[in-house]
Amino acid sequence: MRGGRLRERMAGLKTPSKSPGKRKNGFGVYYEQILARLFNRFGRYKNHQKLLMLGIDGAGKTSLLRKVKLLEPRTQPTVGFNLESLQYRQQTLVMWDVGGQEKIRSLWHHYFVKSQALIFVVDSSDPSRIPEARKELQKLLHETELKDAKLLVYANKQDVQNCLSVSDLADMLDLSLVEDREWHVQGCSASTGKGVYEGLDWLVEVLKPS
Ligand SMILES: Nc1nc2c(ncn2[C@@H]2O[C@H](COP(=O)(O)OP(=O)(O)OP(=O)(O)O)[C@@H](O)[C@H]2O)c(=O)[nH]1
Ligand SMILES: [Mg+2]
Repeated sequence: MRGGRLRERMAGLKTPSKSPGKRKNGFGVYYEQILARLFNRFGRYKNHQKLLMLGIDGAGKTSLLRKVKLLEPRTQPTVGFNLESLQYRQQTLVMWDVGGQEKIRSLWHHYFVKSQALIFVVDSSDPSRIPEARKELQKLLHETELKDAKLLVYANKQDVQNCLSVSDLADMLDLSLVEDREWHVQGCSASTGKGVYEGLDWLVEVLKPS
């Protein structure tokens, strides 16, 4: 693989060039894991905060990432990951957005290492999938590698009429039972941008070196 393409892929700037056939048989996903590991070890971002964004498929993770970076929305499901860095309030934030389809959730653990924060994204407009999101969040909160990670929950898609309120969503996710770490739930919309930076404000405050 040529260095240029590797760098572009690591920066999340290009969709992978592997054919869909290869992706389906798992090779593409394996290739993504190697990239993730390489980047974790030799990444060019020094003294940064690693923010790991997870959540079930369709929650709006990629849309949020692209909103934060002021990129055009792109709506295809993520197979593998996207990666973006940004300077925000004197901190370098490196945001990892990992695909949430059920068949690739077993690969999430490859991305846990050295995550200072877990950003868990939930679709507030789809109450039928909250139990599934809660189950995935509970599993993540039991992961040893994530035990020191702060938790930011984005209650996304607040622009959709009749969506769940932030407090109802927090109840449905059992967030009041989370006692082992600092957490915050932030209503937001990746479509309008409302609430997105408020969530990051909370994160940079709790991640500030003391
Ligand atoms: N109305 C509305 N739609 C949104 C919002 N955020 C995302 N969407 C839509 O929800 C769909 C899924 O968004 P994605 O960002 O691809 O979701 P994802 O979490 O990255 O999904 P995976 O990559 O499959 O894990 C897309 O059609 C988006 O346009 C939002 O805040 N409001
Ligand atoms: Mg995505």
